[in-house]
Amino acid sequence: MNLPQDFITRMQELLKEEFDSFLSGYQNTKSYGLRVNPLKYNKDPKALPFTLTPVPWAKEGFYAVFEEHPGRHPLHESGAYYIQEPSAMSVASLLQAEPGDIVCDLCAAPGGKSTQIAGHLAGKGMLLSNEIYPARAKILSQNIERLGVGNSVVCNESPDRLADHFPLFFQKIVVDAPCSGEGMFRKDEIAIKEWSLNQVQVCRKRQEMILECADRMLQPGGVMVYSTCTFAPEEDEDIIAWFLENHPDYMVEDWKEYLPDNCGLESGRTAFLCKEYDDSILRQIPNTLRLWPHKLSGEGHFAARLRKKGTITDIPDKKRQRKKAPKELADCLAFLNDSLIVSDQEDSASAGIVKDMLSCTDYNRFRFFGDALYFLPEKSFSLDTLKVLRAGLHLGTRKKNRFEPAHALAMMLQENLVKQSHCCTEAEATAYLHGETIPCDASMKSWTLVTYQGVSLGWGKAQNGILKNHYPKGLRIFL
Ligand SMILES: C[S@@+](CC[C@H](N)C(=O)[O-])C[C@H]1O[C@@H](n2cnc3c(N)ncnc32)[C@H](O)[C@@H]1O
Repeated sequence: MNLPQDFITRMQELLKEEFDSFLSGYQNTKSYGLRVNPLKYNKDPKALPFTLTPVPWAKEGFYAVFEEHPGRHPLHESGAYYIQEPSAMSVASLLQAEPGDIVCDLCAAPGGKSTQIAGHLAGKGMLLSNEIYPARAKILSQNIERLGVGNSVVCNESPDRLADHFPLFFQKIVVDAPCSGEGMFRKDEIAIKEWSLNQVQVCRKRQEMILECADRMLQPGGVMVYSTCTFAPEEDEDIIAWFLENHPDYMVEDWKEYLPDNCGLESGRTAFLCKEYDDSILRQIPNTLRLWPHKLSGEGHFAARLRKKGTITDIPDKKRQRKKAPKELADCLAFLNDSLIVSDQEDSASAGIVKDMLSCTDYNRFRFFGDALYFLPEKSFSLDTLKVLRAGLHLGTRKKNRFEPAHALAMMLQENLVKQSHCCTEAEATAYLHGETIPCDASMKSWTLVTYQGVSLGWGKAQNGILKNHYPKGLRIFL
């Protein structure tokens, strides 16, 4: 690996006697992991057909073996898990989103942190996942769908437009900032090519702008987690010191209150600061978190949990109630009532969403965007004027005289919440993901949830013992 000379010199100056150990880490194989998705997979992770070892700082995280190709398995397509670099799993663990929270993931594509946060929300509250680049926002939206997230809005906005739209709105915000990516060097040749000392400064300026926008959106009393996958102090400890200097209404909460401190996680270093700061700021820098690749198994990360002074307020639920279901919802509501089961025994995220949907008389939460119908999160806010890719749970599409259920709805559902499902063998699951028809019980008719090992893969339409394939063409793959 050809590391940039300026990077080597700088790391040598920063790490001093630790540098040799840091550098020799580049000879090791890159770390690789997956995170089980509690929204879709609630069995013992040991049942997954892979060699897994727990990641100490993420309860759903595991080291995996790249050569076993967990990314090319029907369970991956079902959203049972998400492939994620293990040190990146520390960020959502540090945020500690709880069911009911109103959360924003400001720089969210491709969706690693968002999908982990969605798991913690368990279908309650709201997650706004935003990405500035349209192509990346599309991938983010696909991952939100694959992982069966029903309470997420996906936007393609700049941080300042979002901040204008949502002043003091969110209770928790993640800023997983675009950075110089020094922690990506072992994974990604392009990160090495694009790196320069000047790039570090460019990233720092952009991060300052993004942090200012995040501050405008965070409620008093709220929590913001800032993170990067770089080692550059300008983008890590120093930007936190800069932020505290400009925002005395924030403090850094100690990562040790939230994550285990016996597994190689370390504190940020005051000695790395780029200029002098007040003692009140210096004292807080060791509360920030460092994951070093020579101290644990992970590519490296930095994170800080910032608390804004004040008290959290709840966002009111949507107000205007329409007593009668409007005509244009008739087909959709008939489909939902005929196909889904409300379960009081189940306390899963999907069971909660199904119950919420079928008992909802606030028909403003069912909203058409063109012919596409969405079930909006319950909290009251407007999406008008924003570029929205996903306005909550995509329920389906209005076609001539009929309603066609959406792939996103299937991905959110579990087999015990539908009246009709077909459980695939592995061969059938693979055939289904290719786009092929599969045989089914001759008594079955119409829309059928296709599942594999109890996890939903999509819709099929049953007729005469055959399931017509409704797996979206753009997602079809050859495993
Ligand atoms: C570190 S990545 C995010 C990774 C993501 N949080 C995850 O866990 O999958 C940073 C993201 O910020 C986006 N970005 C780039 N410039 C930006 C800007 N000016 N404002 C906001 N986001 C930006 C990038 O496109 C990228 O998707």
